[in-house]
Amino acid sequence: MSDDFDAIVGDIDDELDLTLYADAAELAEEVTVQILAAIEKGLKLKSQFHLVLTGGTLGVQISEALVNEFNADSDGFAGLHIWWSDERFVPADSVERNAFPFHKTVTNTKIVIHEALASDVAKSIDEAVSDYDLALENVDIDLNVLGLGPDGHVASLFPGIADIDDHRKVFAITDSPKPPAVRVSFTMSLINSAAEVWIVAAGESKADAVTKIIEGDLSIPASYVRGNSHTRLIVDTEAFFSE
Ligand SMILES: O=C1O[C@H](COP(=O)(O)O)[C@@H](O)[C@H](O)[C@H]1O
Repeated sequence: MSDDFDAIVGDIDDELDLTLYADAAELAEEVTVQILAAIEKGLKLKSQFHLVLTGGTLGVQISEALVNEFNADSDGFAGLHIWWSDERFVPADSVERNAFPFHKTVTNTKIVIHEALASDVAKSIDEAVSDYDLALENVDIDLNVLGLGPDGHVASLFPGIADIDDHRKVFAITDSPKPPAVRVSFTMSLINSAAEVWIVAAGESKADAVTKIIEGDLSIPASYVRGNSHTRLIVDTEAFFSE
């Protein structure tokens, strides 16, 4: 195990900080604690902290754990703003919304939640994009926590489709290979504008994509992720050690 680890870690770009956890449960628990610590530190230094969350398997686990912590401290977290790096253009009450874990569950009123418009609220995906784009004006993202698809997608930047050089902040995708087809997503440019970006991945289905990130294989969007001051790849053993 350590030989494999050393061999792979030796190839990692200096700019990519790798953390390995035993399994998905440990990873979600530890990352939740680290997100809370980053928020606390950030809010001591300045009046606002902009946190970007993700959907998917780990994203939902982490979001649910964060909601519990936010509610447990109803007077805390003033100045915290929450965003999602992509959102599915489906009805507001759909469980497919990446923001779903925050729906009707957050009792802490200090936190500001910024969600892209849903399909039963906006007239069109273009309206959802321009609304989210406007909301993001003059926002400096402190921490963006990204999930990783088995195909190497992050947010809704899919291999072979995403324009990595798109310099807008957000865009519409109407032909997502992973359903639902219509989504609003951050561009790579906005992802990489964050001070910190953490990619989280657990399970063997993510192992190929994790290897590609580590090897700098630019065939997948995830390999282009580099935060302004710090980039982390946080994985469990199944996602790290491919067969
Ligand atoms: O569609 C999406 O997928 C990814 C990862 O999801 P997973 O279930 O394979 O972990 C997620 O990060 C992204 O935000 C989401 O919209």
